[in-house]
Amino acid sequence: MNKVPVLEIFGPTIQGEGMVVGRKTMFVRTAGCDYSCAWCDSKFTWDGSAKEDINMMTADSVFQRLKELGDNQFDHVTISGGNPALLKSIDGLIEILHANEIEVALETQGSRWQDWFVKIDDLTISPKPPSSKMKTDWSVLDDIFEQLKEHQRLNHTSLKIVVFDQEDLHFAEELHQRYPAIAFYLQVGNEDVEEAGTDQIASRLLNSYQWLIDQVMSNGRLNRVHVLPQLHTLVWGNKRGV
Ligand SMILES: C[S@@+](CC[C@H](N)C(=O)[O-])C[C@H]1O[C@@H](n2cnc3c(N)ncnc32)[C@H](O)[C@@H]1O
Ligand SMILES: Nc1nc2[nH]cc(C(=O)O)c2c(=O)[nH]1
Ligand code: SF4
Ligand SMILES: [Mg+2]
Repeated sequence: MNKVPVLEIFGPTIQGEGMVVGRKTMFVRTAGCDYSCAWCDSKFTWDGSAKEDINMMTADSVFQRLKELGDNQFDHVTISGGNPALLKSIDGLIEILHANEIEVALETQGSRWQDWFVKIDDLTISPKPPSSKMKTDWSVLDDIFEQLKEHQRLNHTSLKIVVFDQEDLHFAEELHQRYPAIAFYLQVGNEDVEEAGTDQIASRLLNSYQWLIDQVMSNGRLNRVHVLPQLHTLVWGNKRGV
């Protein structure tokens, strides 16, 4: 099976998170996840609620749809999910995008390796902190960074940790200490992914951002790090497809 289960294709928009925040990009969101994070902002990718909307697409048809939406107004595509790392078939999509001089970013949690990781231009690994209720398999994560290092891909890779509380910060410290060479991003957790209306959400998230900044500024174990909110939630709140 070389088709990709796709739930959303959208853009151009800005990359709202992490290592290339602000970058003009398109998004391809795949269906299915091996995790079920307590605070997942994309639950519809794995909780069955959008089952009917899953499109089994060839790499060609994904590229066609991207061109329909973005025409010549993009040169960067972010693949997210769900967990796209569950899918061998992403390889073909990366090939087509690169053949058309389009850069490719990936969002994944670091629970699975795929050989095509070494082709990703902006690879974000986002292990989940205690507040998510998920458990990191450290041997899998070690192996991922081992392989990326072997293939000299560490300069294309970042870690991004969502932080809701002190325990999460502690988890982030542990990660940063374990992989000190990897570009490190701390991201504000959005604790209400259902809330409607943009202004209220933005003001709540800016308060959380201020809290996270304060925490990191006074923490000697988190120095070579970046602290960011989700830019797209500040602009568009919990809206889907932006
Ligand atoms: C929806 S996930 C999909 C990719 C992959 N499954 C992962 O978790 O990395 C994309 C990014 O959104 C982050 N995220 C999910 N829910 C969030 C929330 N409520 N607040 C802040 N970030 C969140 C994840 O941690 C991840 O970095
Ligand atoms: N604008 C925007 N930026 C994002 N960065 C990561 C996203 C994701 O859901 O993976 C995302 C998203 O859904 N929209
Ligand atoms: S790993 Fe990502 S998509 Fe899966 S449940 Fe967690 S945040 Fe959601
Ligand atoms: Mg998102």
